[in-house]
Amino acid sequence: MTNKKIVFTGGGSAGHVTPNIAIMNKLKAAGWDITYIGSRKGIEEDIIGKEDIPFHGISSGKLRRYFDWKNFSDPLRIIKGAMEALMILRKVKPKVVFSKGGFVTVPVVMAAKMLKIPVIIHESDITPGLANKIATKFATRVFVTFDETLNHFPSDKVLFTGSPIREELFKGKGQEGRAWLGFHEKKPILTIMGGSLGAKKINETLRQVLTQLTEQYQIVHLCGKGNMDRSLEGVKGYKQFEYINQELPDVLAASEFIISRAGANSIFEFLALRKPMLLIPLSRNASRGDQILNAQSFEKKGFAKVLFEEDLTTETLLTQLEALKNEKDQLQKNMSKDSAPNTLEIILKEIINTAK
Ligand SMILES: CC(=O)N[C@H]1[C@@H](OP(=O)(O)OP(=O)(O)OC[C@H]2O[C@@H](n3ccc(=O)[nH]c3=O)[C@H](O)[C@@H]2O)O[C@H](CO)[C@@H](O)[C@@H]1O
Repeated sequence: MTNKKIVFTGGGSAGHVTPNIAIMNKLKAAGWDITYIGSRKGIEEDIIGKEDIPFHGISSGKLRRYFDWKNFSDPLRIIKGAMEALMILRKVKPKVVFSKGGFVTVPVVMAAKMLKIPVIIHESDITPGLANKIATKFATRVFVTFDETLNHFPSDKVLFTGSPIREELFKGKGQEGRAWLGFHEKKPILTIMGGSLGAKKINETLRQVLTQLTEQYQIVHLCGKGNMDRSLEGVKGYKQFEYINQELPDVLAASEFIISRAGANSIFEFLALRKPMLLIPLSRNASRGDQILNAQSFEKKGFAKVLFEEDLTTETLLTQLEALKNEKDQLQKNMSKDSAPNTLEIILKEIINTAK
């Protein structure tokens, strides 16, 4: 193949970017020329900015199923985004467009379809998001993380690949993580990840019981942009960060327990690393309920414990954490029996075939 050019798109939250990084790293090593299209000033611009990959920001609009005055202006933004994407794709001339989801991807896949460039999309959650539902119409192939998702997409397009995980995550060193955090080995490390954008209620509840928690654990709190609590700076055994990048592998290697939202990518990373996890999925009030299904699937398979946001109080947080501690061995045993597909290899093969 002479033209090994590919365009990636995906954004709005890190869950629509980090799986792309896992795939892009493999393609880069195989000599592919990669370009990224994301929204201007989205989290993807920050993350891809650290990756040495050309990034093009386009205009993007949110698609909503509810009334909002922006419903009148956002379609115009999407059209503008499609025109911008069209210009970029015409210039780059990729063989394939790989789309990880998020609203910014809609104009990109529309533009690709207009230029007859094959589009592959990947859906991380059990049920498809609105952007991917629309994108499916323009896609050649649809990859899914959960086998439960197969029947949500046309059978001639869909393929179960599993979740693309960044290989660096498996190279973490606990000792380096502890050293970076300034933590010791005498107390276990508990990492709280409120999803890539943070989770207000989890942040608040955790901070209310911080004194009790730091008696037993050393806490890493990934609290999301704008959610740092400066009054807690210097609290012994507590470290908060908005978001961490290259330090994440070491921090996870050092972590004995995880409390997290149930974003699909994060939970598959914890599963791959065999981390006992307590999941607090985003509620139906704030989402389509995809995280609830993700969490229930993991609970059913014996990989995780689940605490619903509606039931989240300081008491339930502490009792469920205690239960997580008691069930640690069983959860890890169940996780070790999981045989994940060879996701990155499957995806690479499909990309190469599609590009032919
Ligand atoms: C509010 C919202 O819409 N959430 C959705 C979003 O979640 P979100 O963006 O939180 O996505 P995920 O939990 O799936 O993935 C987050 C990614 O960010 C990484 N990470 C996170 C924190 C950090 O400090 N450093 C870091 O690298 C994680 O390792 C992971 O790779 O996309 C997911 C995948 O479609 C969905 O399941 C979620 O419902």
